[in-house]
Amino acid sequence: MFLIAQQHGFDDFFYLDTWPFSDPLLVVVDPSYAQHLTNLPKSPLITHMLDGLVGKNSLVAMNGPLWKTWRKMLNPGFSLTNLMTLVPEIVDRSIDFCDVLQEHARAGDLFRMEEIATRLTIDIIGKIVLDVNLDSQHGDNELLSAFRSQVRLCGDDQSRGLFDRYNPLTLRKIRENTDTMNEFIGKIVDDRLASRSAAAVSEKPSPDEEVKLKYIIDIILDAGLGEQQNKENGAATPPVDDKRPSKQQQKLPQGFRDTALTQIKTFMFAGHDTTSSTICYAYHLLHNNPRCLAALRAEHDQVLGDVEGTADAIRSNPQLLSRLEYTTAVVKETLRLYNPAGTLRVGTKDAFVHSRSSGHSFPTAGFNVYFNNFASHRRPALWGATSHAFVPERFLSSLPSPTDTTTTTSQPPQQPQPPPNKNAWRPFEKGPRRCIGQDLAVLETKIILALTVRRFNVATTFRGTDRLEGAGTQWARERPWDKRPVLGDEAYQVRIGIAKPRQGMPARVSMVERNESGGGRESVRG
Ligand code: HEM
Repeated sequence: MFLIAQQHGFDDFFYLDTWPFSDPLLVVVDPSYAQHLTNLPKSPLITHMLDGLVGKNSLVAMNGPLWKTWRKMLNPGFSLTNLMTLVPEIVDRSIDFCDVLQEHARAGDLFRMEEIATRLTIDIIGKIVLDVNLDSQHGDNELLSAFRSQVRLCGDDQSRGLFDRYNPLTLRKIRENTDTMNEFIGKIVDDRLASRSAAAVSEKPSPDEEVKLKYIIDIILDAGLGEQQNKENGAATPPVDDKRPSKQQQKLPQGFRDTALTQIKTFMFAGHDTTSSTICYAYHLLHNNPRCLAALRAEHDQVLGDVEGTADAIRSNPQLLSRLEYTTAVVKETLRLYNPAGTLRVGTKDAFVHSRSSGHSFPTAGFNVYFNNFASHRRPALWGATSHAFVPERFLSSLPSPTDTTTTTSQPPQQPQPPPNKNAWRPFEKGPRRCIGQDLAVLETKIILALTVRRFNVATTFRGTDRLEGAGTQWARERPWDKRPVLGDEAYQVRIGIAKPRQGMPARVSMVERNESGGGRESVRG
């Protein structure tokens, strides 16, 4: 769609009808139009796509008062204030990731970065949502296997034909995966409830319980128990405030429990591959832009101190992360160029797009509305001559001068054009439906970069990828006739549910060793 927009010069919006393959689309390229249409309801197509994956009533697909109630209930769990208390947990999972990288450095092998980054992000989201260590980085578990099989069966258009999609065996496997996920997560929820019942002996929360309230599972349980209490007291609407239940009330209403499991699965799905894709592209773009990698390392040296002490420094003072301005800019620029997720709205009779160029109004009714952020994020009119280049500096509060070279490389810094306005950067979308996990995604990517870029040289490469075939890992395959680079990049995005790095971003890694003299860095085997 980016190429259609580019080739035809559609830089505000256009209609696209691909009948009989999909419903007609209104494709929005200009962010100011997107901003205007963001309040439209979510498209029923999203419900259709998510039903198989996570079940009915996912937060991503809901509309109206039900969505509002759940969103209001869950917002505090994903607030930056709450997430900062979880930083040590994210650091612990990221240290496991460093161990995995170190093993690859020792072996000197070619591997798919997306595979190990996905296992890391599953472990992180598992901890934050369920307060469990899934330990996916050290091996498979039931949830992980069901989970990944479900993504492939419900979201991988590239390797499945129409027959495969409606094959009774496929449908049976989807049902089995759903049962496995529901049992696995349901047991964690029930056990948590039981342990809370056992602890509910005094009206005052124990210090331990106070700590537990930061996990999403506890926020959901509090709301569910509150709803149960309200039912018993005859109240009509579910409360979203924290209510401390008495011992006898420790049971979730069945309807609430079902929706809660759907939301938990939604977070597990939405919260892992989007972020793992971002991590892969950050490494890829840094590898291709040594000047930016050097600037990133320099910031980490300055703010976080010794490489060896980084984990402890972050654990004991998570606020250090807010001083990593260049790191934040790297994450934002990565998401500008390779944003992994999109969204769909559905048009309504009373919503029109008013074209600034023609002065005419165009209908939205009868169309799904797609915000093509990949195209808008790369428009020279918005991002300048460097719109296709990786230039994190555009997101710094003050742009460096052309002569400001913070690095030792000969690559000159490109003079960036700053974001044209606050609505132009929208990988998480904007407005009330914006991604609830936005702060978590940025925070965890920053932590992972902080713990890895000074220890490892990551070189993404497509040389020798054939040897990875049959390695038993799951990855985004390109169509056999689509092996050429897209926009000059071999690591283009392929959709499996969301847009993922082609071939799972093959990479090699080596250890970085700091020169005794002068703080330069050289590469060695682990
Ligand atoms: C780089 C990482 C991520 C990207 C690029 C991303 C992107 C998006 C986008 C584009 C939407 C649709 C917004 C709209 O329709 O207006 C969305 C919604 C959502 N995302 Fe994310 N996301 C990311 C990470 C996460 C994480 C870590 C979670 C963890 C919980 C998450 C959970 C959700 C949920 C639940 C929604 C639906 C929110 C609602 O409709 O109220 N996402 N995300």
